[in-house]
Amino acid sequence: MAQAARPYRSVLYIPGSKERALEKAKTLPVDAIIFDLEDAVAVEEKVSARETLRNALAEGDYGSRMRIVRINGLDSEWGRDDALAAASMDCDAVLLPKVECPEQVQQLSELVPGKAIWAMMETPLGILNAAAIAAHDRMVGFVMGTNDLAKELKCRFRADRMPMLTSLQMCLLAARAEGIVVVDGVYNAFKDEDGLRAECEQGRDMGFDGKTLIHPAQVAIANAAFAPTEEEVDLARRQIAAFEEAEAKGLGVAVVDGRIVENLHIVTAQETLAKAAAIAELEGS
Ligand SMILES: CC(C)(COP(=O)(O)OP(=O)(O)OC[C@H]1O[C@@H](n2cnc3c(N)ncnc32)[C@H](O)[C@@H]1OP(=O)(O)O)[C@@H](O)C(=O)NCCC(=O)NCCSC(=O)C[C@H](O)C(=O)O
Ligand SMILES: [Mg+2]
Repeated sequence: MAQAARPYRSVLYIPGSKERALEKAKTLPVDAIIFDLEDAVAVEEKVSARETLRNALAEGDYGSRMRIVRINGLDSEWGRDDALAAASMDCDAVLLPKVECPEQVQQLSELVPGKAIWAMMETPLGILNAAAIAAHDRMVGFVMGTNDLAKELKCRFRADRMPMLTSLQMCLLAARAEGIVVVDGVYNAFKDEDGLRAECEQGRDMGFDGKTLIHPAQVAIANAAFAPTEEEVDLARRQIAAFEEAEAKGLGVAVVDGRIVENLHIVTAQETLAKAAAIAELEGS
């Protein structure tokens, strides 16, 4: 599947130490999994989690789900060994937490040759350096770490997320400028479906590719929120058809449902159709 169209609607964290959850994930309709060695793993299990995770990944069975391993920070006592272990794991990418500058990405890239690199964006300095971090040639995706970010900003959690909108948008700008993936932070109240749906819809409207999740109960809501609706697919098809008809008549503009359609809208319409096709392919596989 083309990387550009690959869906990242639902990106589920799984503690690398929890065998039952590692097993359960093989049955969940998630687009990507973050196998965590960082915050979800207790200090006493940091070392053993590496082997638990290596074995789970070696067994395979994660299908077409993107497999991302989140290591501990390279300045921690586990980070370097996590990175060296991840380098030989059967995974698609390595996720570095609390990235603050491109030099940290470079340091990781030398430990995990050939692996794609993702960055947790979750500190004030990291957010301020988002453009330079996104521009690193091994950088493939950003994950918003909204819990750490709230802690560092000393802001409150609000339903409208007003205190962190600037940070979210700076990372979106950086990611879009470099053409990398960007997924939104987690919604901690995992039993609150309405709250999660509202936050997914906000993230989708802002431009995020999907949402990071902490519990299986959150998957269906994120998958629905970040997929094009039937109406959007229908509109995209009609826009393309109308524009082709207009072009055949030598016109540069078509009108659909009372709104103008120009070349640039066709790019968005084609992206909508490509995303819908990629989701159908993923769900059919
Ligand atoms: C939040 C949880 C601790 C709840 O766990 P639990 O009480 O076991 O939930 P359930 O009994 O409802 O579980 C039902 C079944 O689902 C499986 N399960 C639960 N969670 C997951 C999961 N994340 N992935 C896969 N499977 C999962 C259970 O094993 C049960 O299975 P079964 O018995 O076979 O039916 C728990 O959900 C959890 O630990 N979640 C992950 C927490 C986590 O990863 N936190 C770190 C990431 S958040 C973060 O750090 C973001 C960022 O850095 C920031 O700063 O914001
Ligand atoms: Mg964090």
